[in-house]
Amino acid sequence: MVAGDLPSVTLALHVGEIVTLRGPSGIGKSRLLRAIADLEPARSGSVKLRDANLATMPAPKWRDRVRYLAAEPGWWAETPGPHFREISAVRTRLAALLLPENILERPIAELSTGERQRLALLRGMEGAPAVLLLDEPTSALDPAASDAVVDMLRIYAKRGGAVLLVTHNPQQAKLLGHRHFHLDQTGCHEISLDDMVAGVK
Ligand SMILES: Nc1ncnc2c1ncn2[C@@H]1O[C@H](COP(=O)(O)OP(=O)(O)OP(=O)(O)O)[C@@H](O)[C@H]1O
Repeated sequence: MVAGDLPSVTLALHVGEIVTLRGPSGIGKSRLLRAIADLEPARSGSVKLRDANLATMPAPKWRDRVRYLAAEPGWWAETPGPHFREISAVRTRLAALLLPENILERPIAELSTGERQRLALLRGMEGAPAVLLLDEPTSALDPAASDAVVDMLRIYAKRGGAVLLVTHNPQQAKLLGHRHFHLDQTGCHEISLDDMVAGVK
């Protein structure tokens, strides 16, 4: 597909797979993820999910199955609680992300960036979407919280979810990724684990 002025990209994501994506700042990684999630138009090409096609599926249904999580997601209510569909299920997952029990009732404005980032991940994972498109989901986290996110994503993938993960952190990409891609002006290229860790294009 070609989104906006981005390079042409061909990428297949398999069930249970975590694929990492890196590339220079501003090259269009976020826009690519947004285009896959039907949040901005692609200039050409197609996006498919099993037998379904982005072009023919109603956008809300597509976005429910192919979930995009921005690096800094927006919140519309004063506290996190109203953003979740099944609050009791969410409560049982807080500890796994090292979040305090009362966090769903606290004002969002008083939460740290890292707390909001982990809550956003829980939001994105509600209802077990088929695909998660994650834009630097641990950028604001300390190592312990980051490890907790990594563990949760591993479990999600093991249960059949697929993840496309933008990360600038080679160690995290190594820990999580089954395959690795580099996006630059010439397109989206699969790279080896060694090249990914070494920062080679
Ligand atoms: N809605 C938009 N309309 C037009 N241009 C946009 C829009 N959103 C982003 N851009 C531009 O498109 C380019 C790609 O942006 P994008 O956020 O996808 O980059 P990125 O690779 O994710 O960068 P980073 O690693 O810094 O997050 C940038 O030049 C950006 O300014």
